[in-house]
Amino acid sequence: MGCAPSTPESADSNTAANSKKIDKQIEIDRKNIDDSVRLLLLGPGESGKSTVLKQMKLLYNDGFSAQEVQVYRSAIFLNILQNCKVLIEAMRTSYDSIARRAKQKYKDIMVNGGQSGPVVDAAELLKNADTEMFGYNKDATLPQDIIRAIHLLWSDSGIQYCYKRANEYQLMDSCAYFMEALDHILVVRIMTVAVTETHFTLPTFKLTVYDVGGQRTERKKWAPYFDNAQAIIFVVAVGAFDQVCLEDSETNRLVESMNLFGSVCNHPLFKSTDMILFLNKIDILKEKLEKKKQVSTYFSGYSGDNSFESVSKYFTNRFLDLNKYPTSKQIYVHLTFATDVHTFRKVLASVQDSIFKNTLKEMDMM
Ligand SMILES: Nc1nc2c(ncn2[C@@H]2O[C@H](COP(=O)(O)OP(=O)(O)OP(=O)(O)O)[C@@H](O)[C@H]2O)c(=O)[nH]1
Ligand SMILES: [Mg+2]
Repeated sequence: MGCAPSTPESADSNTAANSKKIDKQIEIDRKNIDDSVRLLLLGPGESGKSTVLKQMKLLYNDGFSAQEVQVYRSAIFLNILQNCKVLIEAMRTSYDSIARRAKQKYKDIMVNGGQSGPVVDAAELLKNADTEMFGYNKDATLPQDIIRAIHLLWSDSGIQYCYKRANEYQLMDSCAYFMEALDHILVVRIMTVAVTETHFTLPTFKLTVYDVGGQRTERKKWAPYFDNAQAIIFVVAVGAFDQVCLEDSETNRLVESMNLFGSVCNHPLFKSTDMILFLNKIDILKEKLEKKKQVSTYFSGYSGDNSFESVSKYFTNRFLDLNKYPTSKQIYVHLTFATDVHTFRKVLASVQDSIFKNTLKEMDMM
């Protein structure tokens, strides 16, 4: 065969071509997740960002991280294909009564009986798809025609009807979840691991949460995520008002948090992006105040008493005062105890109501 050995030049051009291909794929994949609200979790180190994310996973009950998906990716593809086959089977033969009822209800149904069309073709393709190469620890990805077929099948009203009656046959509980998350699962491999990306499907919208590292050396990785962010939760450990930063053992942690918040809040890209500010670790703050730790020792401008109300109001105002665009952007402040599941659930519910309402309104208008 006329296969010439690769010269360094041709290796270079291959690498360049591959890199171009990857860039293009990233661009396509980015567009694919455009329909989800992108939320950044920002804040200095140890403020509680990852804890916030953990609580979101508990609350929404369906979050998965890029890393988790990476390990199970091919097994998930196998599940998806198996689910498709079960659904098709339920439509076609074994569960004739369901199929008949579905057929009565929907005209565009793809049940047996000589009907044809793209959904029937998709079902045919999926029914015959080879599943051998998929599974845990395997590397296979789904080919484009199969992906298209899955989307077509899942959007079919008859299949949806059939899915709703899944208690009448054997379908995996994860079926809808994986079907809806297919695009995310496909893009996950190319995502950077330094910033974790977690996907949620909420009742009214999809949410992608980016959790960054907060230590100074990690912050240079934040900027690329600013461009496409629609919502920001900034987390500060307010209970650390008497501590210095790990990075230099000198700067007060809350002063560092204020400086960082100021630079994010007034970033040109966020002039009109509402922000949520979690003044977190209030349990620690309360404990310190009870032990008569004086805030004025660390913040000479503070002249109030040692009550939690007075201190938290002071810190809230210090952060709010940093906003240079108060007319175009709103800061929603919450006093939080992120490790406490009970109280934090309520905070997350109200966060969802406030900022996402605005974000969704904007997206709807686009
Ligand atoms: N007491 C208390 N501890 C908390 C609270 N929130 C988070 N923590 C703890 O604080 C520590 C740091 O929390 P993380 O969520 O890892 O902090 P992070 O902001 O993700 O830190 P980096 O990833 O380094 O930027 C963990 O041990 C948490 O369990 C809180 O409200 N109260
Ligand atoms: Mg973290």
